[in-house]
Formats: sequence, structure tokens, C-alpha cells
Amino acid sequence: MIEVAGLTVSYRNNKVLDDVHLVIQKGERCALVGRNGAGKSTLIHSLLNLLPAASGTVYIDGIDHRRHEWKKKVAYLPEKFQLYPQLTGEENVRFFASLHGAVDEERIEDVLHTVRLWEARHMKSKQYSKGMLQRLGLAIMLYYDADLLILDEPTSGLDPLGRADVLAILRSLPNKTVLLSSHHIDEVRQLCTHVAYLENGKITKYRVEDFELSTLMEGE
Ligand SMILES: Nc1ncnc2c1ncn2[C@@H]1O[C@H](COP(=O)(O)OP(=O)(O)OP(=O)(O)O)[C@@H](O)[C@H]1O
Repeated sequence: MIEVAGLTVSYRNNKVLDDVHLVIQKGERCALVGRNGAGKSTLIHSLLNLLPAASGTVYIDGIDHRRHEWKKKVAYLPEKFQLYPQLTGEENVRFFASLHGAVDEERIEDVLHTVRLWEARHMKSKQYSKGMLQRLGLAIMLYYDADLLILDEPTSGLDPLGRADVLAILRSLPNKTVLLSSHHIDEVRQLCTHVAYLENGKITKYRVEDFELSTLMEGE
């Protein structure tokens, strides 16, 4: 569960988040939507305490995000991430897994199946398509089996089939709380239970069935 109260974040004198309030309950899949520059990445970075807030509080599963204890509960996939092109898909997962202690080989096999890269596990990742690389990023994220998944534009730059693959994987995960930013309202409808709409520094949360596409268009 995520609880954001009164979060204000500025870059110099550009106030991007202005007294934002947002609660995401356990098991919800919430899309963060808004026009380019609305502040979606800023909100995600602030939640993860990667960016200092001028004021406000964030609790993740009841733990203040300035403490470290919440980190085991969250897995984060940034919009852009770096893998090791000379390593195979499987070696990449194993490398990132090894950064956090003993490697669980069964878990590696599980996540490679989940993202449908088991057959391609021995290919060097430099030979992977963009869609395969994105699924490899998901595999690394899923390895930790965190309850809360935060993804910044996970389908950005993918073709329709690649997007469908990522959506199918995310839909297949039971019992996860998900927050993801997206520009694709069609995929939001397929995947999410709620929409957090960011405009002029404020957030309004809707149930997905109550969110009108015209809300996004009005700002155009
Ligand atoms: N490091 C930074 N320094 C100064 N201004 C920044 C910085 N990062 C973002 N901004 C500004 O903050 C605002 C919000 O940017 P942000 O990247 O959070 O929006 P976004 O909704 O994620 O955009 P997009 O949909 O284009 O990814 C924009 O006006 C952007 O120019």
C-alpha cells in the first residue's frame, strides 16, 4: 500500500507536484497518467525517495519512505535501464540476483518462464529485440518477488505485439500492487483497476471505469 500526503516537489522554482495526495490500496493496479511533463516520473522518483520533496510524507506499507525497511517490499523498473549486452539473458538475471545475496536458480528459471524468455535464455542480450530486453528487465524485477511493483512507462517504444506481451505478463501476476505510468489509455483499461490523473501538479484518482479519455484530451 502507498500513501502519499501533501507531497510537494519543485525543480528550482518550477513546482511540479503541489500538495499531492494519493492512496493506492493493496492489490490495486493503478495507472499514473498525464501529459508529457505533467510530473509522472517526478512522482515515481519522489515515492522511491530518489528525489527530495519540499514537503509531504510518503508511506509504503506503513513505513516512511525515508527509512530503508520498505525497500524489500518494492521492485522498480525504470523507463530506461542498462543491462550487460555481452551476457546472455539468463546471466543478466543471475548477475542482478547475485547483488542481493545467494542466487536462487529455481527462481531464475521461474521468472524466465514468466516473461517467456526461457527458450532464449542462452542468447546474448545484445541480440535481443527491444521487446525481449523489456521482458528481461521485467524478469530481473520479478526475481525479487516484491509485493509492490512500480514501473515507469513499461511499454514505451514497443510495437503493439511487444506491448501486448508486457501487458499479458503484468496481468498474469497474482496478488501484486502495481503502479505504472503510461500514455496508452487502451492498455490502462486492459490492465488497471484505477487511474491517477496528474495535471497542474495535482492528482485525481478514478476507478478505471469512471475515467473518461476526454479528461486527458481536455488538456491538449
Ligand atoms: N532534473 C530535472 N531538472 C529540472 N527540471 C526537471 C527535471 N526533471 C524533470 N523536470 C521538469 O519537471 C516537469 C515534470 O517532468 P517529468 O519527467 O516528471 O514528467 P513526466 O510526466 O514523466 O513526462 P513524460 O510523460 O514526458 O515522461 C517537466 O516540466 C520537466 O521539464
